[in-house]
Amino acid sequence: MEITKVGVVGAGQMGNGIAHVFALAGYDVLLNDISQDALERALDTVRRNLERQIAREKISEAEAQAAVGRIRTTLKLEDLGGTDLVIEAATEREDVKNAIFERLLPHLKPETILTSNTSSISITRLASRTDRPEKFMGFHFMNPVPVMKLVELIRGIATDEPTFKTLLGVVESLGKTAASAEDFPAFIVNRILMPMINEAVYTLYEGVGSVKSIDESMKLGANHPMGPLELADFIGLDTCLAIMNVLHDGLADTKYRPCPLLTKYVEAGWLGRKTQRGFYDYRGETPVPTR
Ligand SMILES: CC(=O)CC(=O)SCCNC(=O)CCNC(=O)[C@H](O)C(C)(C)COP(=O)(O)OP(=O)(O)OC[C@H]1O[C@@H](n2cnc3c(N)ncnc32)[C@H](O)[C@@H]1OP(=O)(O)O
Ligand SMILES: NC(=O)C1=CN([C@@H]2O[C@H](COP(=O)(O)OP(=O)(O)OC[C@H]3O[C@@H](n4cnc5c(N)ncnc54)[C@H](OP(=O)(O)O)[C@@H]3O)[C@@H](O)[C@H]2O)C=CC1
Repeated sequence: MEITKVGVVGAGQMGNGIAHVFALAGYDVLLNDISQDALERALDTVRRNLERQIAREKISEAEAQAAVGRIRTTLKLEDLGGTDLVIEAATEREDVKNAIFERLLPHLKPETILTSNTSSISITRLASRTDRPEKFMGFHFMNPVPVMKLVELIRGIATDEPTFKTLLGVVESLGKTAASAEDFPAFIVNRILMPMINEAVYTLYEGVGSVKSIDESMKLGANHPMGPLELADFIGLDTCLAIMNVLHDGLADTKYRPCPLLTKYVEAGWLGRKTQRGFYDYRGETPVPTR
């Protein structure tokens, strides 16, 4: 099936990045959110990141302008009715995602492929609540989307081969690399990455190291581009906690127990960069560790 029009639900950090890469690859993008503010912030971010790519001579001014011209925004979910592919990238909560699908489905063409950018939630379970489990897939981009090469493709139990092949082609058209993962909690990347981040929070909680020493140790000692606590702030502590809970509940193993300190930060509303405070405080000129 030919994909030309793409709908993106949720205009947070992932939604804006997904809109960015699809528009740059020539797709028409319709970006939806429940908040007009989020839509405006998303467009600003896309413009800023395109500028960055122009400055680094990755793209031309004309390509950037054309990409911005291909992104439209809407507060109305029903406007996504004419799209060929929908990527849901709203908050990592199963009830939120199910409610979006329920409201969206009556407006979609029967052949439209429906996907979720979920970091962890069962694709089979999400698909089972829709009218098209065979045309439903996990379509997992990495953050920051314009930079990261990988897209995880997760088939639910009912996903058909044409849907999988179509998405493989789409990933290729974006200049990215697909990795196929089976549908188990948190798939591949987060099954491995998130317990490491959670362990870094335990290391902080137990006083083994400070925020600064933990991050520096992993940057300089293991060559990670970001320390695990800096990365947790970048991903969003609410998202990290949601993923740990899916691992803990889905695999029923205490090794996935979310660190109580991670829970405390989320309860405080200190969600990382997106709220300007997490393991670092971002309100000043340079980030300052909060522990
Ligand atoms: C939670 C999930 O479900 C799954 C996930 O996504 S897990 C998170 C996965 N992501 C990671 O692990 C990211 C780890 N961090 C990194 O790789 C790096 O720190 C980083 C790429 C984010 C930034 O790298 P950096 O060297 O500190 O910054 P900087 O030099 O400014 O940027 C590096 C490049 O990325 C580009 N870039 C950075 N952020 C960008 C953005 N948001 N949009 C476009 N380009 C961007 C820069 O222009 C630069 O490009 P070139 O190399 O082509 O010149
Ligand atoms: N952060 C990351 O590094 C990665 C995240 N993901 C996944 O991508 C998804 C989005 O994450 P991320 O972008 O970080 O989250 P953000 O919190 O940055 O953005 C989520 C956006 O969805 C909006 N939203 C909430 N409910 C609805 C709704 N009913 N309809 C439309 N929009 C809605 C939120 O609006 P409001 O703010 O008003 O609530 C917000 O703008 C999650 O499933 C996450 O697990 C995948 C890969 C990496």
